[in-house]
Amino acid sequence: MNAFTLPDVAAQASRQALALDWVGMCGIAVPVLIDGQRLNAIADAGVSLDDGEARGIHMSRLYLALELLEGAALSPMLLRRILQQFLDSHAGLSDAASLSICTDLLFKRPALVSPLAGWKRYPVSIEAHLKNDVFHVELTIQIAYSSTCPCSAALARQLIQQQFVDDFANKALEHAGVLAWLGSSKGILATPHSQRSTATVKLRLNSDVDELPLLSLINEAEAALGTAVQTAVKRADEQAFALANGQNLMFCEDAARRLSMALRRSPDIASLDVRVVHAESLHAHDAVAQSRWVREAL
Ligand SMILES: Nc1nc2c(ncn2[C@@H]2O[C@H](COP(=O)(O)OP(=O)(O)OP(=O)(O)O)[C@@H](O)[C@H]2O)c(=O)[nH]1
Repeated sequence: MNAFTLPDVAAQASRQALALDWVGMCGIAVPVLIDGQRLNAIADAGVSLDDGEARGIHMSRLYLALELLEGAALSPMLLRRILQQFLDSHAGLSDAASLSICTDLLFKRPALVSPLAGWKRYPVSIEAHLKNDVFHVELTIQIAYSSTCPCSAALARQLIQQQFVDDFANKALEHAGVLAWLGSSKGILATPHSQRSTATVKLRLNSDVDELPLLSLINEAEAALGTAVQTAVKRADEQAFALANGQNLMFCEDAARRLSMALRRSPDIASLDVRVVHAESLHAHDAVAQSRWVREAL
């Protein structure tokens, strides 16, 4: 080395020979193209350092490989190309590569009744791994929905029945009187508790999947849950939402079962982890249920 060459510390021998499972960079700002939208994303990129004698990996080579994200829609094939470039640029040093991309998808959602629509945000992470020519992609998707407690609904109904008995004991029932009572606060003197809830779905895609099925999985999940949170809401929409919730009472166990069973039907999925969190308004703590499933080999 003379005064004009730059020191290359990464190329030096390590003082302590030890292979490392993962070395890379976290929190890299990248643009991604998903479903025709250019989105801000945060990437974590890394490789294993299998040569324990080598001081370090070449971080700039991983960073530059991420330029491939600019030119094409995010797909399993694009992720594989990037990971292959990670490994090719670290020949002799690394056997395994991974890339994780976190972003927020935005999809426009119609109101339940009115002709309005609004944007809904879905946090997702897309994780790809490549080792010994074995490649796989995992998706993690978060979906917000509303859940109303079936136990609380039954208890509220009982109180309403009791109030009816008290108010109409020894009285002849006549239609107008009952109708007026139903429209008064006594007709709904107790309400069940409901809560904004979150489903986190983590799944591994089958190796033959060409496109990231993010929107279709979100649609399937929301259909299974039944009461996805809304965007633009007028009173008519709110009334329809109240009806939907009343017809869709669920414990966290119900939500986890429904979601898991619905997503298992997707031919794109090799394995599935479902976790639902009901941020209870009854308690200061959450009600949580999880389900894990792996497709059996044919
Ligand atoms: N390996 C490693 N590099 C780091 C770390 N922190 C910062 N860097 C810097 O990342 C920069 C890019 O590293 P390299 O990819 O090896 O850069 P380079 O030697 O100019 O590029 P190549 O010629 O392709 O090897 C260097 O300036 C390193 O100092 C670290 O903890 N580990």
